[in-house]
Amino acid sequence: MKTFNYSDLTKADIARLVQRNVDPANEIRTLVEEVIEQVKQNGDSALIDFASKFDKVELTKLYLDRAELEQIASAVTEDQQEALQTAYANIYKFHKTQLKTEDKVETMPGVTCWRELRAIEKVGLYIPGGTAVLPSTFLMLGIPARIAGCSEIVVCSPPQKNGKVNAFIAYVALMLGIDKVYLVGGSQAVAAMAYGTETISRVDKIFGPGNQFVTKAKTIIQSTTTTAIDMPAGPSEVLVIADASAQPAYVAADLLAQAEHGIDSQSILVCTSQDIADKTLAEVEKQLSILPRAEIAKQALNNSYIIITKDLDEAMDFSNEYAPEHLILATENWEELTPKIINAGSVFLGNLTPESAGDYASGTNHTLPTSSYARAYSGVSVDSFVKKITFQYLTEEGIQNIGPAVGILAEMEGLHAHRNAVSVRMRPDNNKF
Ligand SMILES: NC(=O)c1ccc[n+]([C@@H]2O[C@H](COP(=O)([O-])OP(=O)(O)OC[C@H]3O[C@@H](n4cnc5c(N)ncnc54)[C@H](O)[C@@H]3O)[C@@H](O)[C@H]2O)c1
Ligand SMILES: N[C@H](CO)Cc1c[nH]c[nH+]1
Ligand SMILES: [Zn+2]
Repeated sequence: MKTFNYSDLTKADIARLVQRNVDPANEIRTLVEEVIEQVKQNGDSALIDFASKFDKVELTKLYLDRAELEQIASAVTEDQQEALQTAYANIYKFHKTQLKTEDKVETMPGVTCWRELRAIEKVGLYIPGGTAVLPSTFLMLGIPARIAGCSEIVVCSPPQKNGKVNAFIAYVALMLGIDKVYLVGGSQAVAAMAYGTETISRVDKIFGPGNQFVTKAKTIIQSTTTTAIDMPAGPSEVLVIADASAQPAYVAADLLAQAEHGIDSQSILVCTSQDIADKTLAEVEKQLSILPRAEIAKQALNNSYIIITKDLDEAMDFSNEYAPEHLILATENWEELTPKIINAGSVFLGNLTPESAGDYASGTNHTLPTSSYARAYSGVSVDSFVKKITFQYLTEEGIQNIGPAVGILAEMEGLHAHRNAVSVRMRPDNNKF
């Protein structure tokens, strides 16, 4: 990991450092556009071809039904079931509180406004399964979809080498009451859910993280179809701010936890002394030597770096510019720093809060904006699965009260039909138009 002194960096250097997963020659875009076009033209047969090309699996059927899921899920041990149930319970508890009924507001006598939630009917969940299969992501998407009350939930996940999904994905499907899982991964899954194929229904919104192909496909279909997306949730990243109170072994473990996701993951350490950086790097080397996914993590660390700042305020400035998916405050007085956080997907406070807790089971959602999109997007929540429809109701008193202002405003814009729509309802003595 390269080390930079914050005080030596120009604005342009910082702008370069906070950029990630850029596609300068548009290679990923070109490939993904071609995949989307093929799926649009050829539907299921394109999906079977892409499974062969990208996943190296010859599929005879594009989905697993309930009986097959039950059979596959039977391999999940009791300990594993318990761990999945703990995660389910905590994620459910945290997300359930997000469904709130809002109060009606009388903005002036006789004029009442309010919002009501309605679930998005058809949603598509993408569960990554390339370098690692992520049943935890299935919980993170399926639980809020169920709480919101979405009526149709389409689930796509890459086929494993045996042409199935693994036992944990099957088990989570059953926990969520989902009877079908489509064996489709990558950008072709996003295209299938956006356009629909012979077997896969088109959905109104696609959710879920994925690699650069998946994320590019989501951003393309968002601008070319009427299917919405949750957010760009691409390769994982973490930024750890560490002061002298941080434990190098913990910081190193947190950096490696995100680095092992994929070679395009990024782990950033922002610390207040060279000593913290040196001790953390020594721990990284030590821990790498026993990690099964060390080769992936090493490559991710090659894209990663360390910034040394003079104090925690500078560290916060850099973090807000970087807008990390995950921010860990490995500092003694984290309470003083939280008000200074402007951009971050999810935040982990103090030395005893590993990011892995949020990845799996604390209750918060792990589907989060990456590549600096945390400047504008939030992570997935129940809100992501609902629309908030506004309502208004005017009584006789209400139309008389609001009418003059609406009439004048409509005149200001030269929109006379708008003015008439209020004036026809107003008492003649109150109607000045
Ligand atoms: N931001 C978040 O909230 C979040 C959460 C979980 C995981 N993630 C990230 O999700 C990603 C998962 O990536 P993954 O690769 O393991 O699984 P994935 O399911 O996203 O991608 C696998 C699919 O990519 C396609 N693919 C692979 N190589 C290709 C190529 N050369 N051309 C076209 N398509 C190709 C294949 O169809 C394959 O099925 C990781 O980067 C991880 O860090 C992010
Ligand atoms: N860290 C990932 C989000 O970037 C989520 C995850 C799933 N499993 C393990 N981690
Ligand atoms: Zn993770």
